[in-house]
Amino acid sequence: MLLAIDCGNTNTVFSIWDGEEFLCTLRTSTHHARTADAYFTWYSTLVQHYGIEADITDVIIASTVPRVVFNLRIFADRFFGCRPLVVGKPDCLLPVPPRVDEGTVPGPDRLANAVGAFDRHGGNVVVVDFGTATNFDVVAADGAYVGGIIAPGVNLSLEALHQGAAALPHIDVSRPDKVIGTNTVGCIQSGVYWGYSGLIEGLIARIKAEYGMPMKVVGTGGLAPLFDQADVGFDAIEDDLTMHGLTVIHRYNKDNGSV
Ligand SMILES: Nc1ncnc2c1ncn2[C@@H]1O[C@H](COP(=O)(O)OP(=O)(O)OP(=O)(O)O)[C@@H](O)[C@H]1O
Ligand SMILES: CC(C)(CO)[C@@H](O)C(=O)NCCC(=O)O
Ligand SMILES: [K+]
Repeated sequence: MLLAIDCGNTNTVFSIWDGEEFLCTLRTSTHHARTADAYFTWYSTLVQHYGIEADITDVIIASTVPRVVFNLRIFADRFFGCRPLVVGKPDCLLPVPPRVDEGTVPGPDRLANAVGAFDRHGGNVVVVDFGTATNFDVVAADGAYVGGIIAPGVNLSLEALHQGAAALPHIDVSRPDKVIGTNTVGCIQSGVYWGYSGLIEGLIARIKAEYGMPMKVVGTGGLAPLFDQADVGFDAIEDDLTMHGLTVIHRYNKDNGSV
């Protein structure tokens, strides 16, 4: 069985893939100082709690935080006796190499999204991923990741407003019915929700115009369903897209003898 690990700047997600389906998805906050033993304590407690029979033989990691990879490598070696595949490292093959400016290191989460989206939808796709950042990942006709857009994430924007303006409280994003807020919270909610909806809609339109060919738009990440309620232009919402991409990359490396 495969353990797929997606480390974002905010959260780290583990999913167990049995070859046909994900048996579970476990989430913890990302901390570079977490040790291999701490990962295992957390992981084994939850696996036991859910009554999952997991026989992990392989591990794949996509990490946007380079420092966490060190302890995750020890975790894979110590508890599962395997050398993990790390997306973005030279020994982890991708079905199609990215086409970006020389010297650019695309986020491993974006590479996994591109592979996952191509596997499910074919090429000419844009993935909109709501995480710490909101990133738009463009996938060409042949499945190559060819760049996109990085915008500040929704929760980062809310946090920045709270940090930078003494009288503004911290709030959670939600969809206000009205655009014109009549109280402070309503005003912030409108700015972030309707502001972000405009950003997403506008950027999708500009990407499509520049790309010049019809494209599918796939939303992923925790806040995708919330923004779908504003009809921003998603053709599909898939919350497991990054993880799906990791399983496809793992299979590709198995088939091509690199693991
Ligand atoms: N209404 C909401 N308001 C604020 N946050 C929300 C809301 N609904 C979901 N979320 C957040 O979405 C997150 C899940 O999103 P996702 O895993 O895609 O990104 P992330 O873990 O925050 O970012 P990263 O992957 O960059 O670490 C949850 O941690 C949750 O806090
Ligand atoms: C944009 C984020 C932060 C999104 O998780 C991540 O993919 C990242 O750190 N990327 C590196 C830069 C790039 O993708 O071009
Ligand atoms: K993510």
